[in-house]
Formats: sequence, structure tokens, C-alpha cells
Amino acid sequence: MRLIIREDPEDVATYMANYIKERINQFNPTAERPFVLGLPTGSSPIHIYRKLVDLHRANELSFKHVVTFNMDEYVGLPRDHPESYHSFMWNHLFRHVDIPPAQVNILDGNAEDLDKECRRYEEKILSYGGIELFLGGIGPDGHIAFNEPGSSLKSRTRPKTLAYETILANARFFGGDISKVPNLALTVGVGTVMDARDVAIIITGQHKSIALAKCIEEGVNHMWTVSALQMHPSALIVCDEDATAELHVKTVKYFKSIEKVHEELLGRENMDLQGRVHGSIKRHAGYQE
Ligand SMILES: N[C@@H]1[C@@H](O)[C@H](O)[C@@H](COP(=O)(O)O)O[C@@H]1O
Repeated sequence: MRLIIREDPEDVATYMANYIKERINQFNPTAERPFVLGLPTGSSPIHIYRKLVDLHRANELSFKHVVTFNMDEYVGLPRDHPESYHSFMWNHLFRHVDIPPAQVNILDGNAEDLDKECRRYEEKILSYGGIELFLGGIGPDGHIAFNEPGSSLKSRTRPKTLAYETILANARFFGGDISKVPNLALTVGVGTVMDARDVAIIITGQHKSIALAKCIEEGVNHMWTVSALQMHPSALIVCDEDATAELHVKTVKYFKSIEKVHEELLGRENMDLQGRVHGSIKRHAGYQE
């Protein structure tokens, strides 16, 4: 696993947006061979989406041959509700880029048969040959997508009841009224995320520092589902300084020194070209996480 530490959420978003851009452009997607990208919602990815839109406007990134699968959606919230994840994604990303609507996949939280909808989603991911890059965030309880504590680390897409902590955390999007937050969601499973060729997770803020420490320094544990990343062959976490509050100083120093070594290996000074650097190290130095 790689841990990249940046000063603040803005720098984290810059890193991640460049990483995504480089991954897509290196893949050189076509209609026959699209780039399959898993996407999250939440406040953390908003900065990333803004930067992806900027990159698109600067003609540095196209979504024409990108197929997306979102991580989750609330159950029972109308699709056009301002807090549905459908609305979120269209408002923050899709309507501002050149992605054909037919290439956008978001779980239908209003499907008549929720289990069937989840099976359909898994099958559709498989029909594209799986997800190339899954971008994600975490909740303060270490959940990835809506895989709350205690979720099976082999779970697949399914309906999931939300933990009280998550409902509390998300109440800010519903005028602070917890009674308005849906208590059920459809979510990809931990296993669905782990099947992606690459997983990149963004973790910012001191309120997520315990989750980051559990994920990096302790064992794989279903109570902190993001810790399943330890079993992934190509996992990347990008966090800000605040999120490192609960890490040992030696852990922080270790990951910072590893990044420096990578930089020196490539003889590059500008580590804001992270995506390219990451890809190059993999190609030229036989690098494995
Ligand atoms: N289901 C989503 C998660 O996928 C997301 O990672 C989390 C964190 O959101 P934020 O970035 O707002 O802290 O929010 C929700 O619970």
C-alpha cells in the first residue's frame, strides 16, 4: 500500500485529480476498450471533481470513453432529490464533462427489487471486464462506500442499513435533521472494490485520523472496512496532514521517505505529476505496493 501525505485537502485533490487524469490518458481508452472508473460521493471528492472538470475544460482530459460506476445510493430518496447521489454526481461532475449519459452507472435506490438491482449492477461491472480504478473516500468509522463496521470483507453489492454514526455524519446534508437521512442504502461491497485493478482512497480531516491509523497500522478488520486495502495488490491512500494525527511519527516519516525515494528514482522534482510518476515507477522499476 502507498500512503501519500499532502498539506491540506486542496493539495490532496490536486494530487488525486492528476493521478486520475494520468491513469485515464495512459490507458488511452477507446469505444471498444473504455476506461472503467469507480466513483464516490461525499464532501471530500468535491474538490477532485472540480479539478477534473478544470482539466476537461483545459482539453487535458476526456470522459468520452470512460464508463463510471458509482459506489452507492440511498434507498427511497427520489432520484432528483438534491441529496441523492444521482443529483450529486450530475451536479458536481457529469454535466460538466463529455461523458455520454449511457456510460454513467448509479445504483437505483428506488428499484422495486433491490436485490435484483444489486445483482444487475455486479453483472454490468463484470460485462466491462471489471473496474480499472476505484476512487473512494471513507466515513469517520472507516467505512468504504457504505460498508459499515462489521460488513463482510468479501461482500458484494447489496442493500445495507446505515450505522448511526454515518447517519449523524450525513445529517449535515439534510439540514442537520437526522430523521431526514435515509437509513438504508445500496452499496457496492468491500469485495467489489477490492476486485478493481487499482484502488485510490482519499482521507482528509482529523475526524478520520483514527480510521486512517486503523487502516495503516493495525490488522485487517471488518470493524474498519477500509483496512481491507491491506490485501489489495495496488492500493493508494492520499491523505492530508490532519488525517495523520493518530499515526505514529515513524509511520509518517516512513511513507514520506518512500515517496522521496520514488522521486529520486525518477530524477523528478515536481511530484505534482504523481499519476505519471506512479505509472513510471511501476513500468520502469518493477515497483509493487
Ligand atoms: N457513502 C459515502 C462514502 O462513500 C463517503 O466516503 C463518505 C465520506 O464522506 P465525506 O467525504 O463527506 O466525509 O460519505 C458517505 O458515507
